[in-house]
Amino acid sequence: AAHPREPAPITRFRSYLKINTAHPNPDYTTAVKYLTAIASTIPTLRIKIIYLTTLEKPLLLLTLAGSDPSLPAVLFNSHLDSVPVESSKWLHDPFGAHLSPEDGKIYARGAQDDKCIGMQYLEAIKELKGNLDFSPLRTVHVSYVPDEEIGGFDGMAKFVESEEFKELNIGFVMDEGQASPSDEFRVFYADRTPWHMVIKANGLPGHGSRMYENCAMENMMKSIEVITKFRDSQFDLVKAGLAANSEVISVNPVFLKAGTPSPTGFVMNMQPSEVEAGFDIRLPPTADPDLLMRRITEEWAPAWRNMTYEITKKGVLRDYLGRPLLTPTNDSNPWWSVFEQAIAKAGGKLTKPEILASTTDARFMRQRGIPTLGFSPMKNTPILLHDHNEFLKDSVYLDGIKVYKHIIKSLSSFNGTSSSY
Ligand code: MET
Ligand SMILES: [Zn+2]
Ligand SMILES: [Zn+2]
Repeated sequence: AAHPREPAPITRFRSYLKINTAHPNPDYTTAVKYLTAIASTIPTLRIKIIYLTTLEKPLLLLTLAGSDPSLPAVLFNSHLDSVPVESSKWLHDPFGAHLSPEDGKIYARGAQDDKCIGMQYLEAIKELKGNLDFSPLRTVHVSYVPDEEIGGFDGMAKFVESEEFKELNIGFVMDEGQASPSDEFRVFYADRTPWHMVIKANGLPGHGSRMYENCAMENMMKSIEVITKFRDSQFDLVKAGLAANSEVISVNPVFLKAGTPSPTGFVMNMQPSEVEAGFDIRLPPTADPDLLMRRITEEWAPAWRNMTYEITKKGVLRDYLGRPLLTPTNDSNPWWSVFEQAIAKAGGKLTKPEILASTTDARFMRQRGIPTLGFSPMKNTPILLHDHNEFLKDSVYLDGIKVYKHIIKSLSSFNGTSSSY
C-alpha cells in the first residue's frame, strides 16, 4: 500500500512502472488501459487508441485541442516498452517500483527510459487543466508508442507514415533525452543511427591439436583485431577530449557464437567451421556511410578471408530533402527559442545541446523534416538507461512535472510562424 504521505503523482508513476512492458513480451494492453484511465479524468482531453499492426501493439494518442486548429500542433512522445532485465542483478524487483524511504529513489525498469516522461506529460496536463483552466492556442498531442526499443518499425515508423499522423499537422516534437549527472538539464538535437552488423567467418574444421591456415576462428580473430583498432581510434578521440561519445562511430561487440555444445559445456578438441559475431554500430549524423561500408567489405568482413556479413540499417542519415537529421538549436528554429525560454522560466539551466549517443523514435520525425528535441528532465541523476538498478528520485520526478508545465504552456501558446527551418 502507498505511504499515507506519498504524493498521488508518485503513486501513479509507480503504478505505471509496475506494468511489465519489457521485451520480448511487453504488456501494452495493460499500460494503455492504465494511461487511458488517468487521461479520462482530465477534462476535454481526447483519447484515441490506434492499431498500426495488431491488437497487441496499440498506440495511445491523447489530444488537447487548441483554440486555433489551423496552427501546426505540438507532439509530446514517449514509448511504452522497455528493454529486458537481469532480475537477479537488481537490488529490488525491477517491476516492483520500490521507493526507498531514506533517499526517495524509485527503482524500476523504465524509471528513466522512458516511463518518467510519459507520466510527467500527463501529470503536467492534468495540473494545467485542473488548476488554471488552461486552454492552449495550438493543439497539444501526447503519444505513447510501442516497440521503440526494437527499432520502432511497428510503432513510430508506421505512425509517421499514416494518414492519421499527416492530419495531425505536427510542427514540433519533444521526445526522450537522457539523465544529466550535473545540475543542468541536457537537450539533444540529433540521434546516432544504428546499424546492426553480424559477421560470419567460415573455415576449415579440424582436430583441436592442429595448426593450419584458414580456420574459421582465425579468420574471425583477424576481423576482430581490425575492428578493435578502428574502435580504439574512435575511443581515443573521446578520451583525448576531441569529440563527445556521441560524435564518433561506435562499434561494440554484443555477441559471439561458435563451437559445438556438449552436455558439460563445449567440445574442446574440435575447431569450428563457422563463427559469428554481432556488433552494435552507431553513426553520428555527420558520418560517411559509404566509407564505413567500404571498411566493412574490404577490412572487417572481406570475402577473401572467407567472411560474409549482414547489416540491418535501423535508420537513415538524411531527411527527405537530403539534409542530415539535425534539429537546429539556433534562431533559425523558432521552436528552439521557445523551448529555451520555457526552461529558463522553470528556473532551469541547459547544457550545450548534444547529439544523443543512442537512438530514439525522434529520427522518424526528423526524417520528415519535423524539428524534434530530445529531453528528459532528470538532473543530478546518474545515467542508468538499459542498466541494472535503473532508478529515479521522487523529487526529481516531481520537479520534472513542473518543468513540463512550463514547456507545454510555452510551446502551445507560441504564436509565431514555424513553417520551416
Ligand atoms: C535499434 S533502434 C533504437 C533502440 C534503442 N532506443 C537504442 O538506442 O538502443
Ligand atoms: Zn532504451
Ligand atoms: Zn527510450
